[in-house]
Amino acid sequence: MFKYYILALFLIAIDQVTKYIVVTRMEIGEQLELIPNFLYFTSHRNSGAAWGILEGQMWFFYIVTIVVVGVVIYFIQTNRDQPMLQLGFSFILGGAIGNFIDRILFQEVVDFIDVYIFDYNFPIFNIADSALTIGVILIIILILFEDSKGKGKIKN
Ligand SMILES: CCC[C@@H]1OC(=O)[C@@H](C)C[C@H](C)CCCCC(=O)CCC[C@@H](CC)/C=C/C=C(\COC)CC[C@@H](O)[C@@H](O)C[C@H](O)CNC1=O
Repeated sequence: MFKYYILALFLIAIDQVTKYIVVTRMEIGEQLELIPNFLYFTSHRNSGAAWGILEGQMWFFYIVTIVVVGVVIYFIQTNRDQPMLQLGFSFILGGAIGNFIDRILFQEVVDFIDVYIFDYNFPIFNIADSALTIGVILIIILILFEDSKGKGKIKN
């Protein structure tokens, strides 16, 4: 059971260490080419959510994040027989707290993973966003899979 919280802590640690390196080693706007035309590290700050929406609305982000953390902990506790589902929720937990720490400390989020998919420059994101997105996608797949099996064992 606690391994899901330890996983979330591990994700938070990786997220915060990578952000610390970006903040201390790179100027804002500085870019490191990792894979030409595909993957760069670009030091960026975002005071909003995905795509910079709701810029500066910190109280909204605090409230939503606290609600997300509460709901995720509840689901981790009530789905003990669904380890994959708990895994998805621990990814969301780690990601949400990772960005929450930035918002509390700096009122903005440190982003650095800059991906160009074909010629579309995807918004610059970070490890916390990746964990959140992986967690969301995993849970969606599990829910679809459960529904197709018709059992609907997910408790809520
Ligand atoms: C990933 C959730 C965003 C994350 O939400 C959080 O913190 C949560 C815990 C709290 C928010 C206040 C509430 C969620 C708003 C939902 C949302 O926004 C729709 C999301 C769709 C998503 C599919 C799930 C697409 C993907 C996007 C991106 C991530 O691609 C990997 C681009 C990220 C860049 O714009 C980067 O600048 C963002 C910056 O780092 C701050 N991050 C956040 O606000």
